[in-house]
Amino acid sequence: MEFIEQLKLKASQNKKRIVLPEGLEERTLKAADTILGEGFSEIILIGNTDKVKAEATKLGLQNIGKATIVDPENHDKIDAYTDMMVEIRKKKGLTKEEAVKLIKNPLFLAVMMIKAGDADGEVAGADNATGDVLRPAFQYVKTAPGISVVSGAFIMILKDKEFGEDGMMVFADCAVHPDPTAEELAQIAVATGQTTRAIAGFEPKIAMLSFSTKGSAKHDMVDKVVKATELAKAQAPDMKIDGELQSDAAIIPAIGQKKAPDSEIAGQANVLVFPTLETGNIAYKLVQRMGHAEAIGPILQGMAAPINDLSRGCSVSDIVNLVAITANQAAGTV
Ligand SMILES: CC(C)(COP(=O)(O)OP(=O)(O)OC[C@H]1O[C@@H](n2cnc3c(N)ncnc32)[C@H](O)[C@@H]1OP(=O)(O)O)[C@@H](O)C(=O)NCCC(=O)NCCS
Ligand SMILES: CC(=O)OP(=O)(O)O
Repeated sequence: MEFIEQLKLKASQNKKRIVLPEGLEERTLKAADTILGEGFSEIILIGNTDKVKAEATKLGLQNIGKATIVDPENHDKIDAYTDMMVEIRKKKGLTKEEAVKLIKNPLFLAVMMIKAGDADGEVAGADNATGDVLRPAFQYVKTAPGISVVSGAFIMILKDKEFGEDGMMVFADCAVHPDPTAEELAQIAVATGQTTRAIAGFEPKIAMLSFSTKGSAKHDMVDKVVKATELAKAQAPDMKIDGELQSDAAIIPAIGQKKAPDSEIAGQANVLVFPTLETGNIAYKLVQRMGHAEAIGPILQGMAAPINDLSRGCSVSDIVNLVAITANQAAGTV
């Protein structure tokens, strides 16, 4: 976890304002307390001020007094934010009345704070399903230039150091886009390579996963991964990408050698790109739970601002770690 300590150090040198919309959620409050104690980021909690303070006292937290608390029911910028919402969504027919209702939802308030420059990044999802975290972000913050598909990567810290980069691997998409086309899968692969370089801090060796290795099975689903591999290689000629590979061929050298002897990725992969969200989400949770790995993320790839999601099964340290990543994204230091 040395890389997280380095990220915290970098974040503390240029502190950013990270908004946590689930300000009454116990793990979120405990994480906020830890972050404020360590001092690597400013924290904005959304929730009724009295309730947030009472909850913090009940939990015996010492540092919540250093957070800014924003009450969604009583906020002096609500008029400005709802005007912005109507402007952004006018083609979709959003009325001021609807915006006034939406802004009371902390997940909408958080993205509008970012849009208005009142917060630098967001972490949410300890209490809300991913779709509910993503929708406000997609609608108001939107994607980064040139990106049509957002995806979610996990940095996996494995117990077994023989895999990946001394036990560190990156998995995607595990969070966002249920059934990508070949073009979208290629975009996800390249984005995951960039996340790997910027945040995990190692050179990606990307395996495009399938149930087939180099033509061992014939199916439309295999063809999609073959095409995505070609497209991703063309889009990022400086990245090592290969497919289609089965997961054993991707990570076990002897099997990689047997099934794909000419591949420079087989048996060496440190980044796994899954063909669908179904496979990616199931795989990361099994590795996390049965393999006792740490799963940091999902780090959203391709948003126009640093907004990251959590699993509802996250721990306090998962939230702290994701805030450290988000704060660095906001500072432009990753
Ligand atoms: C991402 C998700 C929330 C989109 O929600 P949806 O209800 O299908 O919403 P829509 O298709 O109406 O899209 C809403 C907006 O998001 C945009 N959008 C949807 N998916 C997107 C993606 N992957 N990348 C970029 N933009 C996306 C749409 O273009 C649309 O924009 P618009 O309103 O400005 O036109 C949905 O695909 C989802 O629930 N994914 C699975 C999340 C999940 O449960 N993951 C497992 C746990 S981590
Ligand atoms: C990322 C993810 O799977 O989130 P959740 O567990 O909340 O559905």
